[in-house]
Amino acid sequence: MSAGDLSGEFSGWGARGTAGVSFAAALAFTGVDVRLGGRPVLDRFDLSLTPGEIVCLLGESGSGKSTALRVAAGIQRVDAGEVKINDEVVSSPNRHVPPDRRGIGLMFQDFALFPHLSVLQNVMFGLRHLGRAGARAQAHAALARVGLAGREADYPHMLSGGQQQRLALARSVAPRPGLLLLDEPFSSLDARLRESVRAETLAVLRETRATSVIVTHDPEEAMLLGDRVALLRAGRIAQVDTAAEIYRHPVDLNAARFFSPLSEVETVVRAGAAETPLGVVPTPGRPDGRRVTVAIRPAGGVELDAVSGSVPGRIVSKRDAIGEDIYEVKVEGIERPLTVRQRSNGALRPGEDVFVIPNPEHILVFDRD
Ligand SMILES: Nc1ncnc2c1ncn2[C@@H]1O[C@H](COP(=O)(O)OP(=O)(O)OP(=O)(O)O)[C@@H](O)[C@H]1O
Repeated sequence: MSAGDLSGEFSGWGARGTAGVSFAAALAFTGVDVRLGGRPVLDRFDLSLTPGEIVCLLGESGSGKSTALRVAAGIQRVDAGEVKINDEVVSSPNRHVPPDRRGIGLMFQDFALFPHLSVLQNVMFGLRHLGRAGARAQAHAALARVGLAGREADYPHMLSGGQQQRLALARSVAPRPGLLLLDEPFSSLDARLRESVRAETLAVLRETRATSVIVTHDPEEAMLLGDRVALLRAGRIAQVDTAAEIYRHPVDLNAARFFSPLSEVETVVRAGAAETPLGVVPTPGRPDGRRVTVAIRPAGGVELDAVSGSVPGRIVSKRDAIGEDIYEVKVEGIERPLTVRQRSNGALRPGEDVFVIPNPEHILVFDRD
């Protein structure tokens, strides 16, 4: 690919603030069950979004993220519970409003563009209710906003992956839906493109003001895009909150592991604290004898100091990351070496003895039973 093509991918978006504005809708799932192939896929699933909110559905493969989105879209029926858009029940075991009557915009991982329609016709397809002239004007505006002005007569196969993503975005926002449902909208883009496309897509979503649900399995993406993040596990919400709050106060060890790798020490509470080889960690409210896991984050959980400290350790290995180093440090009494990320420091080398200084703010304690 030439340098010219590359800059087109990164900087070709239209002026910010020019996307059409929608009337944002409220969305609420209450006690939704879905069974597929005899297995529960959504299990008493509850989630509410306020108008204009962006919520990311985050979870491991198979946790039910896409199914929740398909239920909201009306592509998947529910076995129990209900879904409301604004004040209208759109899904329940007795009622099913079809997708085209829900006022939603959809965007899928593979973009699902119509191959036999031109770029302009792809966007006009969802605007037939406006009449030909109105649809044409609105489609042109949406294409300009995503930087595809001038490509109207092309067909999807003539566009790059990044441009197809933009076309899919233009097609989903052009009808000004109150609710946008996006299923892994960036996963088919390579890492080089993903970051800029994410930022531009977020700008478009904010401009349209549509309530948005974004499915992702990437915690960083969820933290960047979502006003709140809903963590799914086995068809149920394990935790829903702002990304910062979930990161600071994960509901359990599995939730914490989802957001960063951890060094884990299993121990027991004695006199209001968990004893670890790194020192005691306060565990207010936990009774003596409670079995706990103390989890230490690589970034910030401990700091290495060549000169002073009370807990000795030995650097086993060191890797360079951008602006920081990643160390593996062996501490007496902890089975696996601790992983530590911190600012580059030439004085710390493999084989050196160091001191390990714990930082309670980045050390988490979870019950084991
Ligand atoms: N039509 C179906 N029949 C039987 N099982 C299904 C069907 N569709 C999905 N499932 C199962 O339901 C579970 C949840 O699927 P879903 O696609 O919602 O998960 P997901 O969290 O979006 O996963 P991924 O990140 O892999 O897309 C999976 O175990 C899947 O195998």
